[in-house]
Amino acid sequence: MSDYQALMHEAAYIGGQWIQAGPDEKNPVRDPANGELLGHVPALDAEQMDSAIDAASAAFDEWRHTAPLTRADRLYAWYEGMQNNREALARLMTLEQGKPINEARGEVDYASSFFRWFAEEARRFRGKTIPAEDPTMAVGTVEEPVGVAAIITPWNFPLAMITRKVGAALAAGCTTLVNPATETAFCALALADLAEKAGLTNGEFNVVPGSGKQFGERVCADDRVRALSFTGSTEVGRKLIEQSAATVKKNAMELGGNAPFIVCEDADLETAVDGAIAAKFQTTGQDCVAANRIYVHRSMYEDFVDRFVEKMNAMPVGHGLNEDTKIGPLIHADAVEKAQSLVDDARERGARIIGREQSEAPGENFFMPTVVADFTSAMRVAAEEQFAPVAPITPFDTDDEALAAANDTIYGLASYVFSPSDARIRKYLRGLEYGMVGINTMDITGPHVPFGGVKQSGLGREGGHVGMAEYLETKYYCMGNLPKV
Ligand SMILES: NC(=O)c1ccc[n+]([C@@H]2O[C@H](COP(=O)([O-])OP(=O)(O)OC[C@H]3O[C@@H](n4cnc5c(N)ncnc54)[C@H](O)[C@@H]3O)[C@@H](O)[C@H]2O)c1
Ligand SMILES: N[C@@H](CC=O)C(=O)O
Repeated sequence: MSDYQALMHEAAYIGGQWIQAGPDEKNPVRDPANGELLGHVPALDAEQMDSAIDAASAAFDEWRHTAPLTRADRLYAWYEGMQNNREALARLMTLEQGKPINEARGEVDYASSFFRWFAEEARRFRGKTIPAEDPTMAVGTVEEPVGVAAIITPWNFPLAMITRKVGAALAAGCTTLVNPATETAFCALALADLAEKAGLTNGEFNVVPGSGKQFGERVCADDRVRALSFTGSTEVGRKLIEQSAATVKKNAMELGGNAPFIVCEDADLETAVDGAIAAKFQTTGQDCVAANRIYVHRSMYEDFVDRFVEKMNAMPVGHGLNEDTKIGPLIHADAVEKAQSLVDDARERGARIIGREQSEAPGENFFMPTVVADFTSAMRVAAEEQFAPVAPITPFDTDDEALAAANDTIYGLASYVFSPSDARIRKYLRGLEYGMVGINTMDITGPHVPFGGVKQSGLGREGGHVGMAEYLETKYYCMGNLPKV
């Protein structure tokens, strides 16, 4: 048995037990690069999902009263377990998600860093003393865990999208139910294996694979679940906000993006091209913070496009387990079809399509990286998330024009601007209607930063000092009739 197979469980993890599903209640998981079957994950039915809510609910009272130091120790042990299994987790991720192995290693580091960060934060959160208006009173706040937290995650970052939420929730004293995307459920179950070894065996962390729709319906209807944290599309996020209104849950929503990447007239061309390549092609373009619209000042536009295409065409496309691969498969054939339809729409509306022939693609789930030059706001590529290695680029003349175009979207997650000028940067920083602004860098994430979006990109922030706030309630107290001091 190879290292990653030891972490593969064809069972759910509920209340510290591995739960099998019936023979007809399983979903196949395949390698998106070649369609090979990796195994089956359970598709829990409604009753089993309810029993997971029972388990998380039963575990809550003990976990919330567990000393913060002990909660921190569990999270730190989990972090170490992930680091000790770094290569196995990365291989498993590449096999089921498709991303290049070096990016998968990077994601294991990124994902585990949230457990280390929140292990530290677990010991730090506290209430406040508020100066009372009456000398016989004492006023203040305590921070308390909200309760059971339900978590729904996508397939593009199979570990990090779970750990960023679960780390914060467990540190706060909440217990958790995770419904991972079926495509990458083995990564979630590998996390459960390591959670068990880290001592999370009483229902603090439950992995509940199966239909996201059914899971959403069960948890939204259940009053014991007090928080719902979702990462995925804006479309599904809207439905979940609506559904969770029935029991008035705390919502954290990390939704879609449409990131503008602006290269100003004084930017360094090579730095900007390298930044744009990285911001576009990581995770093969299937990233909520991927550059979705690249705006380049007209004075350097043609040079930028030439350099970008040169670098793009040098990126090896293939199975993610090959060490030199930079572009892996997309998650499904549907994603390839969508990428092609976006490119076709742009071509019909006058864009220049540049890149290698799609006939060179090494498999049916692959899309060869493509530039859509001279795109306009009338094209679908400008309004929709490509979630593919498709790079729309267009020229602009003035900063006001670039800002207006950048903000012309319902989304507001990440944005990027490249310029050495302080005055220009300040203009963009204040003018961009986005939750995150990368300035002369695309490397904007990490456990220490408040990740999240405005407009229809979501509600709340994950990571950083504020990450635990999604899982805490502030209780205010007022003590009266005290002796005067
Ligand atoms: N803002 C962020 O931090 C962030 C991070 C990663 C991905 N995303 C977004 O996720 C999207 C890509 O993922 P996707 O296409 O798998 O998204 P998706 O919304 O279709 O699916 C995400 C998850 O939701 C589940 N789901 C689907 N329908 C559901 C329903 N009706 N009720 C409850 N759960 C349901 C799926 O099973 C999956 O686990 C993109 O829009 C991307 O920008 C956002
Ligand atoms: N790339 C994001 C995840 C979004 O898909 C991150 O860095 O957290």
